[in-house]
Amino acid sequence: MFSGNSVLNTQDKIHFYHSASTWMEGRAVEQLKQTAALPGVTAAAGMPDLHPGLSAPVGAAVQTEKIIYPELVGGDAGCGMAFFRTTVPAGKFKAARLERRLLSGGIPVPEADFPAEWPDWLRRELGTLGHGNHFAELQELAGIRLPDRARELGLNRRNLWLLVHSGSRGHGPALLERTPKGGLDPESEAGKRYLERHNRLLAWAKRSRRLAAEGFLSLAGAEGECVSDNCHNSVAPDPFAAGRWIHRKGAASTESGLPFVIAGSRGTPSYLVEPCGEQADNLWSCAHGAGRKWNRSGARSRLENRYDAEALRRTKLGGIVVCRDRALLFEEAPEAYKNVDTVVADLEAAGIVRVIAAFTPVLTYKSPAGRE
Ligand SMILES: Nc1nc2c(ncn2[C@@H]2O[C@H](COP(=O)(O)O)[C@@H](O)[C@H]2O)c(=O)[nH]1
Ligand SMILES: [Mn+2]
Repeated sequence: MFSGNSVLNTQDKIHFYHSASTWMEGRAVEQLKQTAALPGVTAAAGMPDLHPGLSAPVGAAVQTEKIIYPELVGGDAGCGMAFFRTTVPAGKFKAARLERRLLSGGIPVPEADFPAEWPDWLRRELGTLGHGNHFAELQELAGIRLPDRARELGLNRRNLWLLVHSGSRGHGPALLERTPKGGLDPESEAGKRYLERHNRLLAWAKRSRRLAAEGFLSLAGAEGECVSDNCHNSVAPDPFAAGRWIHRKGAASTESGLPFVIAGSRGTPSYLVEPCGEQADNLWSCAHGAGRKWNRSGARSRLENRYDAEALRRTKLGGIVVCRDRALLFEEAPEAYKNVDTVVADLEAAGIVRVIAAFTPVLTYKSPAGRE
């Protein structure tokens, strides 16, 4: 049952946003409880995509007072979803040609201005997508829930839309490695140094997503315009409570009130949503994806007997999957993720977002390890 805008309240400090319809692993709930018990934690929110992470769960927001925990942000600070209106015509889209180009050379990195204040080594990997669950996906508008908002945002079925999911590449783990373990006083030298580098990585990752989109679209002879970019791994001052900080690990920020995408999988819809209602209990945060149901090895062992790799290059929705990495085809199969429809329904029922429109995948590109 929903009470107010929270679903369960197993511990005073934590608000959970999943209903019984959404898959939830006990280990993820346990991890969030342990996180909430860390010194200085004042509140936490578990989204319906909550799933176990290395030490803290993914799909959560954690508020602290006078302390920050870089490990709660994790090794991919700045990771986010950027959504672009493109000039790729939906009707005349030549999937086979784009597939060939992606398979032969990957995404080209366009020439771009580089901020003079950034060190030269940050040029490395800028505009590249990264491995694993990072992707670039052409989508088509499949359904509109809020016609007025869709009109205002210029949503249409004439052209395809591009969703880019990527983060800070090798720079994120390097930052975490150089940072002292445990909590940091944000006013200390180490705290300030971390925050300065973290903030730069957030800007880097945003720029990188735009460049990746530009490079990807150049292979289709097209251009794009960013309509939404939302980072889901970060720590930032709580704008509504002085001295407090909000950590987001796999959680979109709703602070700006702007629309953002909740990604499903390569074989299910993704949803363009916007925040609504009271956002205090959910710490101005929301799910950004469906969340993993099975870990990578679990997905491989369950699916390798069920499908041959070639069958996974086409989805049930008719989308094309461009991926040269056989293991990744299984690890990232739609079945490895939770049901995005129940995830989004939970968030709507809790009154924290409303759905503007649904988009379905037409072509999903995942780059192999060691490339891009
Ligand atoms: N539309 C697509 N969504 C996908 C794909 N692979 C994963 N996903 C979703 O994105 C999030 C990313 O989670 P993160 O923790 O790595 O930031 C994940 O929860 C899935 O729901 C895809 O190929 N297409
Ligand atoms: Mn991510």
